[in-house]
Amino acid sequence: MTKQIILNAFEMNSAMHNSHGLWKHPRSQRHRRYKDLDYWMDLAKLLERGKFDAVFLADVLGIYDVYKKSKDPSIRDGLQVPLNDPALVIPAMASVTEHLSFAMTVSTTYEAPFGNARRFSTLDHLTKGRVAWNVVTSYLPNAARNFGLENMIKHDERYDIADEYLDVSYKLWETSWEDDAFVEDAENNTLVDPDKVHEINHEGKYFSVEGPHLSEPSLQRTPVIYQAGTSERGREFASKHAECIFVGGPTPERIHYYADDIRKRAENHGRNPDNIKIFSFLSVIVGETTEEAEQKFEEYARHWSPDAAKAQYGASGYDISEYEEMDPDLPFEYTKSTEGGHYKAATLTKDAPKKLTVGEVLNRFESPDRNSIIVGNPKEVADAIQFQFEESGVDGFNLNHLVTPGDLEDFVDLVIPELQERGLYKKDYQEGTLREKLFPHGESVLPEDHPGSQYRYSLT
Ligand SMILES: Cc1cc2nc3c(=O)[nH]c(=O)nc-3n(C[C@H](O)[C@H](O)[C@H](O)COP(=O)(O)O)c2cc1C
Repeated sequence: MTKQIILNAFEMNSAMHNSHGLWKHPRSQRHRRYKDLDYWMDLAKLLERGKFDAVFLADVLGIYDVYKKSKDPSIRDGLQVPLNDPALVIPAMASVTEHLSFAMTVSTTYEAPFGNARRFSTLDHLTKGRVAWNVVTSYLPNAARNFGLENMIKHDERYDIADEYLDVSYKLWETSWEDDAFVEDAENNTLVDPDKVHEINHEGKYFSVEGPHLSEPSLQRTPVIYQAGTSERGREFASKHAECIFVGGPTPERIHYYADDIRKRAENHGRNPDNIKIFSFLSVIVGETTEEAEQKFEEYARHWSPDAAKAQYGASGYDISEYEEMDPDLPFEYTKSTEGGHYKAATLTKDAPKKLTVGEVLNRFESPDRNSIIVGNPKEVADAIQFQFEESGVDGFNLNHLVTPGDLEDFVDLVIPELQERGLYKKDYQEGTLREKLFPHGESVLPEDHPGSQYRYSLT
């Protein structure tokens, strides 16, 4: 059978995610409705109608304030603020769907592993195994200050913490409770057999957790692990722990390079690369006709906010306003290193298809990047998606949307049937948990070659 595209809808429990300034568009509903359960339930039903695999809920724990060294541009434009807790909308979405899964972002730098493990177990129970964890180490300096730190923990050390965090989590999910601990034995007055519930007694460099885990095992035990590290250290972490990995890059070749690198690293960790799915970013503006789609793009461009785009670029740790007074013909380069995320920083330098000048870089923020958005009628969009899918060697995409929910409705109604007709996209869901849907030959729990499975029942 032809390999089929896996699709996540890229979302955030926020007034605005990646669509800078587009809350002003007359069709935008999210900035008013994201606070309503109805909005999330309608969205979930729409995505399930489009046979989406998952809704991916991004999250941050602070405000972007690197650009102009101020929070004002982000707040003014609603750049990922106001922002609510992603976990709390999942049960509502799960209640109106049967197959759609939920990938939720949680930071290993700021949230304690014991509470996090319980939250994921709870969600995995309530959704019947439809939950994934997007593990992030967080790139915002304001987040550090929100959690009592004067400065951000260094980039690579954040991943060292994350490594230990995952070990603690595996112990809670995989070791702490045996499968048959919940005995419900009225004769012997025993609901849960104490011999089958274990403390984990983790004592490490960063965490100390006695246990046992408070939740009984859920269908997946460990939620499906997502990750999006781009740096050397990030890819090393991803290839060890993650089952779904996002790679960014401006060209299919660059994405292919990262995908191959991650699969190779996974093999070095003793993992079968087939047990990893790789995703890249997808942004689409579709119309019934090419002209309609082009008109939409023009309309979107009119509402665009360059300031919000520049503020979001602060995730790299670089303040793009420092370049605004420079000679635009100078080559664009960074003069210092930062503790921010490497993904955004790399897009303008080592991942860019050609060396850029300061002027070219500044110009990129002025309008939606036409090179990274597919604009066209359903057939043209499907052609472009097929090209990216085949050339970049990825397994699927994280679909961004600029005007919500309109862009998603158009995608479901116009593009999905075209992809289905080409055999590139499923017509029906697989049964089972998210892990079983993603890896139909495997089980609901972590596969044997995953480092987390070594913790199963083997107290050390
Ligand atoms: C598709 C995608 C989604 C991401 N979602 C989040 C998120 O929700 N929250 C967050 O703090 N970081 C998010 N990131 C950033 C990554 O976790 C990571 O920090 C970034 O890619 C830089 O990689 P590095 O940490 O290896 O430098 C995302 C990245 C990508 C590519």
